[in-house]
Amino acid sequence: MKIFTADQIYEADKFTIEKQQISSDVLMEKAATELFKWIHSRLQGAEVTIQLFCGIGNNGGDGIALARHLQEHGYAIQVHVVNYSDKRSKDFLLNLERLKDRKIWPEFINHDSGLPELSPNDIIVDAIFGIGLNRPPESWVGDLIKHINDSRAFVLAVDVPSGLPSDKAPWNKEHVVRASYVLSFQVPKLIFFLPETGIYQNQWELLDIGLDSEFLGKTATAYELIGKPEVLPMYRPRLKFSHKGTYGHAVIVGGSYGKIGAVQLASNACLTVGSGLVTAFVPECGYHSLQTAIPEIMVLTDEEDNTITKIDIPFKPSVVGIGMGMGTEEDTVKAFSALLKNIETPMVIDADGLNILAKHPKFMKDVPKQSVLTPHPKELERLIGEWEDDFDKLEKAKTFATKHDCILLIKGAHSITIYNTIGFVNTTGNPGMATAGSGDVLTGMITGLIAQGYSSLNAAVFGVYLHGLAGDMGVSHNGYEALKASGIIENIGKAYMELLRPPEIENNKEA
Ligand SMILES: NC(=O)C1=CN([C@@H]2O[C@H](COP(=O)(O)OP(=O)(O)OC[C@H]3O[C@@H](n4cnc5c(N)ncnc54)[C@H](OP(=O)(O)O)[C@@H]3O)[C@@H](O)[C@H]2O)[C@H](O)CC1
Ligand SMILES: [K+]
Repeated sequence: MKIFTADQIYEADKFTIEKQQISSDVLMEKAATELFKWIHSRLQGAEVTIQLFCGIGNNGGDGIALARHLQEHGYAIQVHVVNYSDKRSKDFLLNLERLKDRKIWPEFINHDSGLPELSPNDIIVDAIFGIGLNRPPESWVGDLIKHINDSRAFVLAVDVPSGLPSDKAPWNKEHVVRASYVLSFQVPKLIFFLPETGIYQNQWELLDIGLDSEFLGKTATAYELIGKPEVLPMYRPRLKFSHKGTYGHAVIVGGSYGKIGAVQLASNACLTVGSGLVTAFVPECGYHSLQTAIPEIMVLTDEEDNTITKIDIPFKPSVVGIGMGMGTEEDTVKAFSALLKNIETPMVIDADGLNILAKHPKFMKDVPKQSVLTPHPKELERLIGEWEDDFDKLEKAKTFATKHDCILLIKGAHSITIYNTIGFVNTTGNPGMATAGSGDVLTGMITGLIAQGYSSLNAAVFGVYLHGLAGDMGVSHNGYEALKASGIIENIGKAYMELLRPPEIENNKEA
């Protein structure tokens, strides 16, 4: 599903209005009707006070129109107009008149008004600012937002949490509504997925307001949300007349004394995701434990006991996954650099592989094209330098990925795969996966997918989705805390089956 910018949403609005020959308030009415249906289906006329805070633009207009629907269905409402500007929008004014026609008189809040009384039992509708916010809210509006946040009431935000700009970090963290739930119109917004801005909502959901599907379909976007419909076409089915050679020979390089487990996890994940053959390359000290732990893999060892000093691979691998638990000893750096110079197949580079690249930027020119780099935030910072905010981070990541023709997978709650100028935002995974070795498993999985013939980009996007799904399946019977990296591997098979489960079976199960 595409992620549109605010400007693109305004264009979609305009296009829809022209093509469908409707007036703009039809879209606002559709938005308000969908908001009402969502609320009504859950509240079923409950005797709760709904406090609506409405700005003076179209986000406020949505709130005012919603108030009318709620009142018509007997809900107890209190409408507050947050009067932050005299430039009231046409459709806001239209809906204000409609409200007044029904003898509902909102309270107007100005810079010198007191703060309204709120109870934790109220439901608050936040329709102060939408995607039109373009400068810091004045301090009295910020104080009102803080008052809403302090109320401990359930806060339902219309379109986006008020105070959150769509293309930069908020000016003041206290002056952003912390929404219990966001009902957003038609398309997901990038702010829902970034660490700095995603914290302002607990949950979000999309409401279809009928924006033109032709426009949405043909418009190219810089970000795409990756769910089941997006990854399913990437899946490469196993062929009947195939053999282990069909699915490639992956090599996993890493480990040092006390950190052989990282290689074990990556190799096991690589094999479990479907690589035909897997060879692990480790310091001598890792030989016995690896051979014992995973009989299905082959093991090559360095001449040295405790660290990697010379990486000798006596065959042409399909792909090399490298870096986990490897350390950054001088000899290891030399061995890594020598491998980069000799290798032609794409690599998946993680952990100490990334740390070495960050310390020796000139090595980047030897990294094979179409390699996948999988940094967590700290490793990313070492690679691309500091950033101003999450939006700047993504721009810098795009510049880096384009310059080096690589795929940059930024790990996080919503991992984002960057390739050229596009970012693919993952939707699977959970906080239980923030655990030792989870990254090693991901590196192994992506390596195993490339070995089987997935393109590097598809391997990254598909791999991160499947990794998250396996984690989700793991916590479904174990809980967040008890999920271990090996538990993610154990659930890779179930994740594949979940991904491939036809929708009919889903329906039957529900019936
Ligand atoms: N296609 C859709 O998704 C639809 C969405 N709808 C809703 O419309 C809003 C966007 O409405 P808009 O009027 O463009 O913007 P806002 O309501 O967010 O803001 C109103 C105006 O406020 C001004 N502004 C911006 N920042 C500040 C500030 N800090 N202090 C004071 N005023 C501010 C700005 O105008 P200026 O000319 O003064 O710059 C804004 O325009 C969307 O989020 C949905 O809720 C439609 O209802 C249906 C279609
Ligand atoms: K809002």
